[in-house]
Amino acid sequence: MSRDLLRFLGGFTGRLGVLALLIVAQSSLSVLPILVGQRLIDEGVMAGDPGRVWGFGLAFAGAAALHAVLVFAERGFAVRLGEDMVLRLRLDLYTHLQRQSLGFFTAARAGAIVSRLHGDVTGVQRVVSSTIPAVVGAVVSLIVAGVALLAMEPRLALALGVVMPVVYGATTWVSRRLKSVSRRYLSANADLDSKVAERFSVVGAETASLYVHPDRDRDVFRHNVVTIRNLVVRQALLGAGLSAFLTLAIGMAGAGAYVFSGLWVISGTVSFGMMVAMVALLARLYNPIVTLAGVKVDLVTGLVSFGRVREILDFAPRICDAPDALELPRTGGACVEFSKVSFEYPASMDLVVPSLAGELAAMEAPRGPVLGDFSLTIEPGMTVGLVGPSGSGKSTLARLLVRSWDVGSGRILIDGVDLRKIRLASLRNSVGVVTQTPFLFNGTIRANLLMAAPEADQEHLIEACRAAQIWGMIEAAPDGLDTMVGDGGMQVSGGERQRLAIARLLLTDPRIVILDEATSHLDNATEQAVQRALTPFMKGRTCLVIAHRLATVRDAQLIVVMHEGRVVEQGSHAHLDGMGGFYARLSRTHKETA
Ligand SMILES: Nc1ncnc2c1ncn2[C@@H]1O[C@H](COP(=O)(O)OP(=O)(O)OP(=O)(O)O)[C@@H](O)[C@H]1O
Repeated sequence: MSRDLLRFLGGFTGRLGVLALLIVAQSSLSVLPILVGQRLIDEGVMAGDPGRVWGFGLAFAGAAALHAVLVFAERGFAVRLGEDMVLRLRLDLYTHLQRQSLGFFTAARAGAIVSRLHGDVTGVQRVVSSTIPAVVGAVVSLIVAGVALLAMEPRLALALGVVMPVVYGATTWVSRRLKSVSRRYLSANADLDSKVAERFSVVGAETASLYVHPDRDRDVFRHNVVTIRNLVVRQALLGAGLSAFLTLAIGMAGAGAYVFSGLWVISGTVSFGMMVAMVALLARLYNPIVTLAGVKVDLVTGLVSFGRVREILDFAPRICDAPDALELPRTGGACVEFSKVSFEYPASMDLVVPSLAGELAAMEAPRGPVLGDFSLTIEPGMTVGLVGPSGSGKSTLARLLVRSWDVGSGRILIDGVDLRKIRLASLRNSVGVVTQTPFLFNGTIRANLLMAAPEADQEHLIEACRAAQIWGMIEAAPDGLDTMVGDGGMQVSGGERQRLAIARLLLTDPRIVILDEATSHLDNATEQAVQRALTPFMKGRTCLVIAHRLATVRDAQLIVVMHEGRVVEQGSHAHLDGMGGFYARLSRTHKETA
């Protein structure tokens, strides 16, 4: 068993001990009726004593009843313990995933994560609640039945001596082959989960219906499920082959036992009751041996699952709190400084465990630098507009400011403190962001807003929605604030999603505000109304406004023009417009198309 699994089980030592005791008691008792039966035949039936037949008969029934009670206690205890372990693993995994940086999720396939949290964790549960009890039970039954058998007739040791090594060799051979099949099966399953999750998300379904031919789409799915079918069949055939072989080996040993014990009865060296007991005990060996063989197969699958869960738990988050990290003050505008910042997105394989990224990620070539020597200082309470062509690195800069990624070189400072020295929770409480493609969780508008401000009352929610120019739509909806937004917020329009994201921002109290194309989906009149509502909110806060529409940033105290990850121009609107450079050309194009 792997060292990691043993360490994990170590956390449940006490309860595992109780389980072991229950299993030992239950398995030991399973041979008691046989021994009582032997005495019933020899001392009751053969001696012609009905009283003893009744006596041993009652003892037999009592032993069977006690055995039944212990079977129930052991099963119930094992299932409860297994489920508690699943609970622990799921919580650990979830907590660990919460701490992973954005990069982890950009590189991991979402379905593959779900499959770890669900399928693999359940695999571990199976090991604990059924496989381990089965192993311990089988071993104890083997020992008890074996010892009882040998105590009755040592010559039968020969039969066991022949069967055991054969059983061991066969199970080892099969489990070695099974390990690789199990690993391939689990990864094919994760692959299927991620493809289905992506394909049947709202956006995936829409895109596929527009661009992907249904037959080609189905062929890809078919290829996946055929792979899974073949692996499952392979797994089952290996298990079935092993069972058949064991049945044969044990059947041969049974035949030998019948013949030899029969001959010993004829020669008078063994009583008839002993013969019946020996044959029954030998039959008792059959189940544990078959269980042990099958269990090895389950154990291998469970260990592979546990390894896949551990793999994520062992993957340290790329971005985390420094031991001496500081809290930022909660109020006042903040001074933000980008100092010679360079950045390149790391390859997927450096962001996540390879099995979560998928095979194609291994072939990914480096994409090259996105920001180079970027420097900018934003004084407390100042609003800076950031413009530039698509792909010039504007959103990347915003993500670096909330430490979704860490800079490659250079520093980003808030009030003179390097971001890497600030507690992540404190940093993210201090920065309010409306992203380019805002996301809403499936649920009600109210639930989405309360996520940002759990304490907000109805009045606050309405006030924020009014300011974000979304209250009209909410008020007109039959369910008002309890209107469902659908998966990813896809049951509301793009512009409504943006305004709900702005309302969510307005419910918080950040020192720094980032608006990344936050009003790009709105018509001019609505955008202006939202801008008017945002102006008092932005007052006194340090703001970074990213926009393609120059009107959105026109009033900013400073406008920075980016091109290929560098600052190419900066100044006020009037200054830049008069310079006749990049910004002026952009401004002219806007005027022409307006
Ligand atoms: N997670 C990522 N992994 C790898 N490359 C990325 C990632 N995100 C963005 N990029 C690349 O980084 C570059 C800058 O992207 P960014 O989103 O910062 O540009 P932008 O100026 O905000 O563009 P737009 O105006 O289109 O929103 C682009 O070339 C983009 O392809």
